[in-house]
Amino acid sequence: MTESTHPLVVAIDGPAGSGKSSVSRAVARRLGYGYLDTGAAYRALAWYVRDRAIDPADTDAVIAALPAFDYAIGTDPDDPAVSVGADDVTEAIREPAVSAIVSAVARIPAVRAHLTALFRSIAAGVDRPGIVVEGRDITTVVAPEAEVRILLTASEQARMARRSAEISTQSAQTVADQLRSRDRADSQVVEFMSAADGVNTVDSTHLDFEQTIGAVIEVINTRTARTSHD
Ligand SMILES: Nc1ncnc2c1ncn2[C@@H]1O[C@H](COP(=O)(O)OP(=O)(O)OP(=O)(O)O)[C@@H](O)[C@H]1O
Ligand SMILES: Nc1ccn([C@@H]2O[C@H](COP(=O)(O)O)[C@@H](O)[C@H]2O)c(=O)n1
Repeated sequence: MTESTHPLVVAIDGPAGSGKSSVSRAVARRLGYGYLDTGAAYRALAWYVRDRAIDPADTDAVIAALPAFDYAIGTDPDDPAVSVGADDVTEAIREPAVSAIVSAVARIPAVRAHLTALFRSIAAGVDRPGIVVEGRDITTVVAPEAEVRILLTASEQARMARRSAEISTQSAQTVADQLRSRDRADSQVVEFMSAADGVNTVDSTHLDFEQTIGAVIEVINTRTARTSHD
C-alpha cells in the first residue's frame, strides 16, 4: 500500500437546512480535518453582484464580474472566515437578501466551473490530514472520487423546523417558503435530493445533532477502513 499524499476528502451534499454546514464543521473539528463550505462562495458571489448593482439574472454581466471577484475562505473549522477583497462578508452572506438571489448566480455554468476549480484547489492545498467539503454537487461534480461521499438529508418538515428555530426575524411560513423555493431552483441545476451511486445516505430526521455527527463519523470510519484494505 502506498502512502496517500493528498488530504482525505469527505464530500457531503444535501438540501437546504439538512445540517450540512453545522454537522460538517463539527465532524471536521473532531477529526482534526479542514472544512470547506462551498455554498459560502456562491453566496459571496451573490453578495458581490448585489453590492455592484449587477442584475443576478443577467448571465453575461455575472460572468464578466468573475475575474475581479477576489474570494477567500478559511478552512479552519473554528474560523471559516469569508472575504471578498478587503471586505469580511462572513455575516453578510447569510442575509435573506443574499439567499434570495444566490440560486440565480449558481445556475450559471461558467460560475459553477470557475468555483469548482477553486474548491478543488483549496481542498488539495489544505494543511491537514483530511478535509470535509460540503455543498450540493460535491459528491457528483467537485469531488466524485472522494474517499467518503455522503448525502445528508432530513425530512422537509424537520429541515424547516430547524431553520425557523434559528431565524427570529422572519415568520416560520416565510422561512419555509424560501427554503422550499431555493431547493426547487437549485434542483434544476444539480441533483442533491437523492444519492448518486456509491454515496452513503445519512438521514437525520430522527437524529439529534450529536447523533448525526456520530452517524457521519461512522460512515467515514467504515469507508476509510475499507479503502485502506483495498
Ligand atoms: N440532527 C439535527 N438535529 C437538530 N438540529 C440540527 C440537526 N442537524 C442540524 N441541525 C440544526 O439545523 C440548522 C440548519 O443546519 P445547517 O445550517 O448546518 O444546514 P445546511 O444544510 O448547511 O443549510 P443551508 O444549505 O441552508 O446552508 C442549524 O441550526 C443546525 O444546528
Ligand atoms: N456546491 C454548491 C453549494 C451551494 N450552491 C448554491 O449556493 C447556495 C447557498 O448554499 P448554502 O449551502 O449556503 O445554503 C445554494 O442555495 C445553491 O444555490 C451550489 O449551487 N452548489
